[in-house]
Amino acid sequence: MSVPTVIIHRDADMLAKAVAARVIVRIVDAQSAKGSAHLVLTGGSVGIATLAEIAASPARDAIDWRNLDIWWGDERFLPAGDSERNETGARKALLDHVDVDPARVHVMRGPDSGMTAEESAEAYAEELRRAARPEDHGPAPAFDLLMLGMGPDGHVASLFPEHPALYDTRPAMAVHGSPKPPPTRISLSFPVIQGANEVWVVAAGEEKAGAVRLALSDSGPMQVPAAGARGRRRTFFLLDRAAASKIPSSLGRISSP
Ligand SMILES: O=C1O[C@H](COP(=O)(O)O)[C@@H](O)[C@H](O)[C@H]1O
Repeated sequence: MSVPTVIIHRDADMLAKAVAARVIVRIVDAQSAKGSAHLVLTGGSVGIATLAEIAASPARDAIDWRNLDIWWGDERFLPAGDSERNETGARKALLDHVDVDPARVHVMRGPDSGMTAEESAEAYAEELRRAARPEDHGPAPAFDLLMLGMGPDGHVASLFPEHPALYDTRPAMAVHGSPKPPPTRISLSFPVIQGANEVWVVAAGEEKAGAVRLALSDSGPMQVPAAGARGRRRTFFLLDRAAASKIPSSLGRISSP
């Protein structure tokens, strides 16, 4: 697993713009090398703001959207179109504005599919297994980029502190009793997150500062799930100044004046 690199931008707005630029370059690079790429989206405030900035960037057309597989790190188990679904936010902010191949947009299905949360999670796990190639060395693609938001409690995807889902080794699982509404969710598991080539944790706001500090210290991922958010080849913590305000200055590189 890689050691995190911390990059700090002046505020949430600049953070979303800078991460959007970075995402475009990362996907273009991956597609240039292999022809296609796998991108995992996150919900949450900065996650969705980043997608809106990608949509607003003229450079978005450098991405070959038809040759991009889009996945989610987690989803709230709600019907399609519900405004609280991460998918709904992503479609509104970005996916409705670019030429994605619908067959390559891999949504975690909600109760309107007729499935229980367990069945939906297993269907997602199966979709991940089918997409994995031998060179991925695991039950899911080694994603080119997996983005994660982070809660003030240090949760990433729908992996919450001290929750049994943290120990789950299936590619995706149902999460019940989430402390943040809604209570039922679907999440990728730690082994799949840590199998991604690049993991980027994106967080803004003072309320995240304590969790950011712990995620970059020796905390265990069971207490602070973001401490387990590490990619195989590269890990970024992309923060605004408020979210970075409790980490030692030696850890962070300021990139926006
Ligand atoms: O519930 C969730 O929360 C986190 C963080 O959201 P934020 O609004 O505090 O940035 C998000 O990353 C996750 O995908 C989502 O389901």
